[in-house]
Amino acid sequence: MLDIQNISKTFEKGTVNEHVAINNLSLKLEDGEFVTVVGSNGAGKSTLFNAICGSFMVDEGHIFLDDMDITYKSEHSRAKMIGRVFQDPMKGTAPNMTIEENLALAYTRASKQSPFSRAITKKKIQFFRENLARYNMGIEDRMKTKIGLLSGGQRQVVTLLMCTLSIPKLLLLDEHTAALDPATAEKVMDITKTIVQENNITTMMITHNLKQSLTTGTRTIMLDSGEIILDLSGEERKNTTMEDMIKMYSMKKQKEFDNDRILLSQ
Ligand SMILES: Nc1ncnc2c1ncn2[C@@H]1O[C@H](COP(=O)(O)OP(=O)(O)OP(=O)(O)O)[C@@H](O)[C@H]1O
Repeated sequence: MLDIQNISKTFEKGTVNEHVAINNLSLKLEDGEFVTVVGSNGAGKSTLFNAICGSFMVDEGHIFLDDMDITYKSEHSRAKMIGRVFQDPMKGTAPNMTIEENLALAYTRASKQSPFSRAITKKKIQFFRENLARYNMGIEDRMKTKIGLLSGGQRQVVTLLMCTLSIPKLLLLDEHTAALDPATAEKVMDITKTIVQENNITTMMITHNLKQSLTTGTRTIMLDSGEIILDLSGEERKNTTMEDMIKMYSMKKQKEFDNDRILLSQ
């Protein structure tokens, strides 16, 4: 499904600030896998997502999605196949447009409907409303509210729906619950799991919560200096604790795991 072959990315090449953010990284995901991504500060997690989405072209290597070589495809054309939810609830939506306008726009774009069918029909509104009502966030009765007026949690749920009403080939969750209060974060996480499982969506999720990285999804990878240094799944993953992961890191890298945010989120 996703096949990343030996990609590398160096920022500010040839300057004193030259930095290798992704270093000859390869990763293969099967259909329906849900991979959590952890790593120390600056490990390259967001850069990996940016490379997959086409925010920049990689310097070397290739990226395939369902056997299609997307390495040189624009970010815009990849967005039709890849959904992404960011940490910042302000990202990914048009704050001055209403909930139904945002949903209609995303749905039309992803489901490859003709621009002439952008019209927000009663049928579409009913479809959006039914989907929102399932998640008990009190959004379904506010379809004509500007999305910028919603709470962070409500916005993340709308963004999740915008990315998944038309099922993407790949869903990237970039710490999408990190800016929410703990109770809301848990609720949004539960909704995320429901959407992913019901639709069998191949998913990657960056998290700073080591426990969550082991208990959510089917596989955990740890990045460091732009390389995958741990890749856990099946029984091995089941038998691994947070402490084991930190120990494995220290043994491999001969240094302490450097991430304040992770230590705070036991
Ligand atoms: N556009 C850019 N220009 C220059 N350097 C960049 C750019 N994007 C990322 N980097 C650098 O690449 C490295 C990896 O950054 P990245 O944001 O991917 O880390 P991360 O693992 O997501 O970290 P964090 O958990 O702290 O968000 C960092 O050293 C960062 O400063």
